[in-house]
Amino acid sequence: MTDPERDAHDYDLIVIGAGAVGENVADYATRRGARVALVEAELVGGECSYWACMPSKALLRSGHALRAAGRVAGAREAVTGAIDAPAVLARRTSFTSDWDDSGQAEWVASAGIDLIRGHARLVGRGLVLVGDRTVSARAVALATGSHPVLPDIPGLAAAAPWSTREATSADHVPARLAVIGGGVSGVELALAFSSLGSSVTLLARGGLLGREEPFVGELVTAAIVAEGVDVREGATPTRVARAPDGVVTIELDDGSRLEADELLVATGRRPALDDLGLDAVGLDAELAVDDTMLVTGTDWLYAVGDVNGRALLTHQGKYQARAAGEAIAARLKGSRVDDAPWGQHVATADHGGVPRVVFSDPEVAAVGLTEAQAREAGMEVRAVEHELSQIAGASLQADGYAGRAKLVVDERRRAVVGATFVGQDVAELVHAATIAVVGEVTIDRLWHAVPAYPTISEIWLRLLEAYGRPE
Ligand SMILES: Cc1cc2nc3c(=O)[nH]c(=O)nc-3n(C[C@H](O)[C@H](O)[C@H](O)COP(=O)(O)OP(=O)(O)OC[C@H]3O[C@@H](n4cnc5c(N)ncnc54)[C@H](O)[C@@H]3O)c2cc1C
Ligand SMILES: NC(=O)c1ccc[n+]([C@@H]2O[C@H](COP(=O)([O-])OP(=O)(O)OC[C@H]3O[C@@H](n4cnc5c(N)ncnc54)[C@H](O)[C@@H]3O)[C@@H](O)[C@H]2O)c1
Repeated sequence: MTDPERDAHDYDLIVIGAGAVGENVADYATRRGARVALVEAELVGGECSYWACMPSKALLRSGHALRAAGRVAGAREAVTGAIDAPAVLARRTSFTSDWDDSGQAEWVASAGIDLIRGHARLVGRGLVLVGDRTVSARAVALATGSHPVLPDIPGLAAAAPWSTREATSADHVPARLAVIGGGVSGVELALAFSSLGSSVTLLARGGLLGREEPFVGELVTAAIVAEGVDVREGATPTRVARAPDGVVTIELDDGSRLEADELLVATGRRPALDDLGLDAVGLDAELAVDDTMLVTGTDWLYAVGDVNGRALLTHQGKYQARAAGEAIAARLKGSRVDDAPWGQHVATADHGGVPRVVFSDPEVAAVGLTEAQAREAGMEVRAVEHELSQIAGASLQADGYAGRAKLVVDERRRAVVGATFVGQDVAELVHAATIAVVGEVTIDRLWHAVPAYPTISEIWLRLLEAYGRPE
């Protein structure tokens, strides 16, 4: 870095928030020669490591393994006991390192990044206040994540409901758990606690997983209902109260009441922009970013990961972080920024190539646009679907395998713009689909991508056959 401004600042870059995203912004900028400080108010590693992805997947995995064994004759007979909930909770705790971030802090130091612990606030251009210390840098990246949204339901806040944090870090399995919210967190945690022995009621104001293809919600609902989750679609809570004995009562708009020992609220998240001092730098709480994650109206402030609201997923935030970290370093050096679509310094895939997996049973794995989204985007769309039960690899995987897949094709380009798979063990199918979408692979070329027999990937061939060969 040869810029004469450099010596006037403590750092080249200050990253606020050391979640998975902030860590990656800091790492990628450091590797390109920037002097970087990373500020963290809670645990280095953020939500994903301690209260989201890792613990929730650990809570789900044992139930998945047990059910998978139960679906294969010969193995089924060997699985005779019930799930060991304390062992599952202990395994979950091992994945969170018992909420101790010393391992991640060591990694930060080993990467050559300065860790500053405390709550950070902007107090001017490139000026960050942490405790009573003001640190300066030529660029600042916000990677502060998101907060859960608490709906405005009378009595809800006073009833001390669980957020996803309390659910993923729970030290016991409540006998009765009510869940508000039929999105990804609600579905995953309802199934996790049902598998661990809770009697679970899931209150969804619409259908489950409503942002995905319509068959996703239908198949997942049928499966979790069969597992014992009481799914109440169209149910809107109107009042909540917790009695002195701890029992929570939820009144619903149809006049019915529900009692539970804990209530989990999983009704979405909003960017964590509070108490960040945005007003001190002339910004309000509605940030927009370009594809290098530069905040609109500034030439020094970036917003990366959940905080920019583009895609609330760890992998997509880390993808943004790789682009932004290098873009920041390039700008500081005065080097060329490759910000054309699909360039080194942009997160183009955010716009139509986001992969997502819901770790329910059946799993949901999807990438790109749903058919409805592709039509809304003005594409000339053709979509094909096929049952996964008819795939040899799937029927070998589990007796009575059930699932479905769909491809969405932009007919003008004959390119795949979306794919969705629902079924046991389909999560690993999504990366092939991501490559097809991001690579804009045509349907004609896909005929030459031969799936191995007998794998679940043979669904690709059946989808192509459903689409048809050129005349
Ligand atoms: C229950 C649940 C399960 C999930 N499962 C998955 C999954 O399986 N796969 C997936 O891809 N995504 C999953 N997600 C989403 C994923 O957790 C987020 O997308 C990811 O954590 C975002 O990373 P981030 O670094 O942007 O934010 P965070 O992980 O929230 O990190 C932000 C960090 O900034 C710190 N911070 C905030 N403000 C300040 C400040 N002013 N000063 C200093 N530090 C500050 C916070 O303490 C925090 O450590 C899940 C989310 C939930 C709720
Ligand atoms: N496997 C994964 O990758 C994974 C798992 C969990 C969470 N996440 C991420 O975390 C984000 C947040 O998850 P989430 O499930 O909280 O949000 P979400 O946006 O996925 O779902 C929220 C749900 O709550 C419902 N809702 C909103 N307000 C409500 C109200 N007042 N009453 C009743 N229902 C209401 C919505 O209709 C929606 O179904 C997701 O967008 C996702 O990106 C990812």
